Amino acid sequence: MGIQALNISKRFGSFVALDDVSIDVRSGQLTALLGPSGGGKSTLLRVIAGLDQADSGTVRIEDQDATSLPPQRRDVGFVFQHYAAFKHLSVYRNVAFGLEVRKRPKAETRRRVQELLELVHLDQFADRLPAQLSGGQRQRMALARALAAEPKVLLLDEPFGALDAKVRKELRDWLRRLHDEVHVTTIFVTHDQEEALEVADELVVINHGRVEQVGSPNDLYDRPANEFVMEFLGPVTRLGGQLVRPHDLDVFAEAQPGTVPARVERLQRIGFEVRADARDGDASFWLQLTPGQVEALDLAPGSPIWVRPARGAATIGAPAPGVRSLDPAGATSPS
Ligand SMILES: Nc1ncnc2c1ncn2[C@@H]1O[C@H](COP(=O)(O)OP(=O)(O)OP(=O)(O)O)[C@@H](O)[C@H]1O
Repeated sequence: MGIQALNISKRFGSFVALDDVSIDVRSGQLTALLGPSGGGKSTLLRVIAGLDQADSGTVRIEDQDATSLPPQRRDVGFVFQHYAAFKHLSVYRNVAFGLEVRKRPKAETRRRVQELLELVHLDQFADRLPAQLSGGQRQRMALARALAAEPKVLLLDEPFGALDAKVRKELRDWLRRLHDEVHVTTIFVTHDQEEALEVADELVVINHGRVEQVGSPNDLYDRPANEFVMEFLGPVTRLGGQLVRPHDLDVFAEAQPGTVPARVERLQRIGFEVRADARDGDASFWLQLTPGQVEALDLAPGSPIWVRPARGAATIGAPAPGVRSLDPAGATSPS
């Protein structure tokens, strides 16, 4: 059940857009395809939708082999970043369109469109034209339209990509709630890690046409498989050879076991956090601290500090030689 794309490869000329990609999306889940621009997310979504043909591999949608089915027979609803509405039709008629084409009974169509407009909170705008809606309202109309034909799966390609940050945030909360109500198996393409972490049940990180890692938002954040995933999901810094998150560092005013000696170079207050730039010999790194920590440690530019990854912190790479076994007596002073 759900969606399986198995061993999908796709080239455009000599360029490999997808290189033996396999994903398995469980029924009823909201899965985000996350990755940098050009990584292959949209191509994979289009192959699943049937809008592009893969060079090799198979696509199964809810237990049916869809590999050679045309898009209209795959039972998928699709929403793009720039949604092409029928400009001359009302919101109501835009949503009803798919049902009218399928010649559903009038009363059923009316009931279903009404239900959908309520679901996407556009019932009071049924008579407006698309041009009389805001960008966020238009994307909600697009979702209602995609849901109208009761697709087995919803494929969303950066549906909120063209909207401003505040509206995006509202719509992603709304999408999460909508998904909790309707439970349609959904794949959502985004290059925004915060959006993916907030909305999805599962993330598939795609880069250079390959799957880097699959897992829940917490799995990927806490146990990234490699440097790419770790960097893509949130800020990182490098301490003594290890990649670590800048808020996952313990800081001391004296040497402690396993610490790297360093010196504060700059402190910058940004809202509720303090960004501290520090230098450990030739290497620079930064820490995300609270104003309380800065005060308790009495930090100022030039202060010596001793730093180590906090217990349970996600790290990649080995600590610099000697750092792990360092005891306070053997600690060197920061240079
Ligand atoms: N029709 C095409 N012809 C040639 N190259 C293409 C075509 N479609 C996509 N590509 C290339 O394939 C790669 C993957 O594109 P794709 O749109 O899947 O990436 P993406 O991860 O969705 O990126 P974005 O977030 O920018 O949409 C890109 O380098 C792109 O230039």
